[in-house]
Amino acid sequence: MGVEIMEPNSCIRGCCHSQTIPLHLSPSSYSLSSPIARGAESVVYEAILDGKKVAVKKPILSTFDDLNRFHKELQLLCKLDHPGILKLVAAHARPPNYMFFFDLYEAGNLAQKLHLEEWNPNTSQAIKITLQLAKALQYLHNIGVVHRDVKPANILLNENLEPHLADFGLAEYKEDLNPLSNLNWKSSGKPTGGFHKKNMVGTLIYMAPEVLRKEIHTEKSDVYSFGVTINELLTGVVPYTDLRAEAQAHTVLEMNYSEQQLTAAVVSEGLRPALAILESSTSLISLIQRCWDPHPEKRPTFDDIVLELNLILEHEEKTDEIEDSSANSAISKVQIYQEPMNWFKNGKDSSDRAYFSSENVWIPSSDNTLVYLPVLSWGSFATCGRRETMEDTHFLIPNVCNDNDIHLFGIFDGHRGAAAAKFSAGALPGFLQTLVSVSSPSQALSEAFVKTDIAFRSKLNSLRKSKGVFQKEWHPGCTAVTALIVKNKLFVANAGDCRTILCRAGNPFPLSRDHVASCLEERDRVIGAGGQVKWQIDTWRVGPAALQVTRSIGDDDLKPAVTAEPEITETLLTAEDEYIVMGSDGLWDVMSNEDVVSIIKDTVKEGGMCSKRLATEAAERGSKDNITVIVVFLRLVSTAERIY
Ligand SMILES: Nc1ncnc2c1ncn2[C@@H]1O[C@H](COP(=O)(O)OP(=O)(O)OP(=O)(O)O)[C@@H](O)[C@H]1O
Ligand SMILES: [Mn+2]
Ligand SMILES: [Mn+2]
Repeated sequence: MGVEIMEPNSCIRGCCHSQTIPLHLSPSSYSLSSPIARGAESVVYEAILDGKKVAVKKPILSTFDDLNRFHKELQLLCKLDHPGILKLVAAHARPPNYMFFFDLYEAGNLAQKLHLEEWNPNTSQAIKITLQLAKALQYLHNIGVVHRDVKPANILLNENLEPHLADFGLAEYKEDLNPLSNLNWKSSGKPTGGFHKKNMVGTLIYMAPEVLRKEIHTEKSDVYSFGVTINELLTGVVPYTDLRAEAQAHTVLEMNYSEQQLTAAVVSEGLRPALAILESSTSLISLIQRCWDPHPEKRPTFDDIVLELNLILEHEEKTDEIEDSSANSAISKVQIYQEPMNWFKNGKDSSDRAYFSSENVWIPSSDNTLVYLPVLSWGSFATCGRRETMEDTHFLIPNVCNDNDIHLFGIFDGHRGAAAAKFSAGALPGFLQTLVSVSSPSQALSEAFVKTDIAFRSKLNSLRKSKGVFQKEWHPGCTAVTALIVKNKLFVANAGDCRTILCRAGNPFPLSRDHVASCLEERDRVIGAGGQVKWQIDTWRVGPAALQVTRSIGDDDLKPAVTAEPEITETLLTAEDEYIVMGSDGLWDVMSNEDVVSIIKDTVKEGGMCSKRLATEAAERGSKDNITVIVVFLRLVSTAERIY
């Protein structure tokens, strides 16, 4: 087949040779059509070569260095011959045209396949791709070449979805990789090896810690990138962008890492992407973890990896026969932890079962004293904002225990998943009601928080014991603020960084204190209770989970230091009191107490509308979090004010 080889078959410099691949072509033998991709360093076209569809990569050659690199890449491509590596079919290596001709891989690259087409490979497809790639890298390493740019965008798929490692623009022979090359990396504006800044950013998330530290890049750095890539194949999630219950991935989002901070976290804090959860193949998961070990010497070689993957594949094929899992996609096997549970119902069930009597010590029946009585109206608004998932919950419960003078409002802001927030919204009102006959309102609130926390953690524990899918390392939590109005008294209980303010005579007064590690008193309390507080990235954070809040329901990896015990304020309401505003930190992150009061001033005096206006304004101001707002008016709002 094919294009004739014109002797001498070499590049213009005479440094690239091949017995089988033509290195210069007559202009009539090919024609370029539409571009497929425009990289930082090249444009890739679909083309016809000798009647056959091919892909043409035309590097952008603007400097002498670029030309050198073209020749280097060509020399290498001429040598490569492996079914898992993209196949060079021809080249043109003479001025004015420098081009690589490759087999055309019709299904595009793996990044497009996963993220544009949202392809969910089933487990056996995923393992086959993994094995084929591992074999390609094994081959490459065995001939002494390090790829240095392993990532889904550089893996091309043919129509049978078989992977082919591509893009040798950064590849080097092992012996040419010495620590000296770092000097170039640091000193020149455009580092060697074609690391444009743009290119670097896209690739950063696949880079091993030693590469990010600008130390030497070895075969083991390819192993790391391979690990991150395979995890992406299994999860379908671009590293560090997801919102799953994984502790660290969650914190990345809350912390809003910049590229630099992400680098720092990967290098010094051992941050890694949220790990895939494959019920059926835990050995594959363990392999990924070993591939991205911080210490290169502890990572397996591709010889080891190929051996191990062969075993995994064998095992998978056996279980496939038994289970006939043909319909099961990898995604359906990937258990998102909280998914199968109705946490709200669970919370409700675990608190409602308790007995409560009609007797009420909060408002004794003998209490006929004439006190000021607020006139209540309320509303709420909740939005997930820029987040993809909603982890806030809230409730509005007027007439608690059928008493017209008792009302309860609450907001829960979940982290590391929504489980704790959902459970608490279900459980806390129930627990509180059982305490109406025995404790004072403050006492009851405090106990209700603690009971909710204990009930949630024990539920979680029993699930961990009974079902394998509930991962040991999963520690969901939530912050909580509740406002309890008993006649003319307002009790606000808070654990965490939700906040409640009271507007009295036109001025805001906070009724809760934010429990965050940047607060000295809270920091001391946490340390006193045996917790660890560290300055990380940009602020003080608690424990390995790097939690910013110091009180919460759940978070059982951080108990007892991160306590569920709330702080409680008690306020006697008078005619001067206009309304309270409760909000999750998504509101308060971008708005001061004064801002809130001034926005409500020119909004229709209706709870729901005020809440919505505040949440919308917070989103516009750039809040990156879920936002929940409750507004409770405490006196009759005049019609004029309402219509205003
Ligand atoms: N043979 C091919 N068949 C199909 N698509 C291809 C082929 N070669 C390259 N592509 C497409 O072009 C893209 C860029 O190719 P390649 O990575 O080789 O170029 P690059 O300029 O080095 O890119 P980068 O910006 O990643 O450095 C690939 O991700 C792929 O989508
Ligand atoms: Mn590429
Ligand atoms: Mn490249």
